[in-house]
Amino acid sequence: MTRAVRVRVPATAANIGPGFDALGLALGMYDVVDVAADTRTGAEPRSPLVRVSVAGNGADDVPRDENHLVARSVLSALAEFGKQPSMLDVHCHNVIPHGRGLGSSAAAIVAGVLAARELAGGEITDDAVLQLANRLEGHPDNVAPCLFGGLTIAWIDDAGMARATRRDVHPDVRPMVCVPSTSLATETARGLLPASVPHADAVHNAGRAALLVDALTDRPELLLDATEDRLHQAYREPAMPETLALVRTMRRHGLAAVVSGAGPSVLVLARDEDEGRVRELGAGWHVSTLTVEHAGATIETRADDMLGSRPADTS
Ligand SMILES: Nc1ncnc2c1ncn2[C@@H]1O[C@H](COP(=O)(O)OP(=O)(O)OP(=O)(O)O)[C@@H](O)[C@H]1O
Ligand SMILES: N[C@@H](CCO)C(=O)O
Repeated sequence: MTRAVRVRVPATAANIGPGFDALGLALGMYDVVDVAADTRTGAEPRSPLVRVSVAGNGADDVPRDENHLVARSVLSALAEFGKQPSMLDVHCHNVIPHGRGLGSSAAAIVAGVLAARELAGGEITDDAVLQLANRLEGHPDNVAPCLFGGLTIAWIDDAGMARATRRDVHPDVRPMVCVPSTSLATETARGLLPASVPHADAVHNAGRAALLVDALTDRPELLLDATEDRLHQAYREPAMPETLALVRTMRRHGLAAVVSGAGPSVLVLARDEDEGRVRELGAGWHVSTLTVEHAGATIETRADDMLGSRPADTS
């Protein structure tokens, strides 16, 4: 019998300025993914084993087979959880733009791993989900807020395990994003980073990252100082000069603007009264006012509610 599940996963902004590979914020922008699988032992395999359909962002660019990131994540997770599917159907309704610094790959991975947990039906902890999602993504700062919502501080412990802690964000913080029409692969942006940085820059970022947690949770008036970075944004400027120019312009106007994730989108930690100015300065960009997503990824329809059904088309 086929079991099916629907998962809703939020966009995320990693780094938030000084918190490179550690801090992340969950945003109120979502992909919805339907996954159906038959994981019975000895079930007759269907042909093809994996079917993928995609509506929305990235629909023309992603593979439609087992190489699709959601399908790949479901298959890895089911294997990890001791299950072998005889068929897998994935339908994605994508809203998060790809390669823009808004955590699209983390959202796809988290959707796949959470769907697999639901389909596997066992006692699999959030910690196990975080480990697997981190392994698939390569760093934890997007997958942690995608899973847990709010502001997350993620790190890798001495045993190599991904860990994360979550904080609520101050209600006055209004995240806005300015999204360009061009994309930048995270891999390319990571390739621009130096192997070592001046000690003074490391000291600067350590202090600002600590301040940023305080500013985002309790003291939003400190956000401009708290979002200063010296470890990654300027090094990546050659790959996204317009992004760095917009960040600098916004900051000159007193707005706490940073490169979102690996770019090229700009994240502004605004207040309601800043919205007009951000839209004015971001003319020519796709500007959205978002909310902070507090709960993180959610299972919208559980496997047992959809037993035997095909996933619904959300397009
Ligand atoms: N929903 C999805 N379905 C399938 N593949 C996806 C999906 N989302 C992202 N991808 C894959 O991941 C790539 C984008 O990942 P990348 O890490 O470069 O950017 P990002 O995750 O959007 O941004 P960032 O990591 O900076 O926040 C896409 O080009 C595509 O190959
Ligand atoms: N911390 C990551 C986030 C993007 O996935 C980076 O900036 O490379």
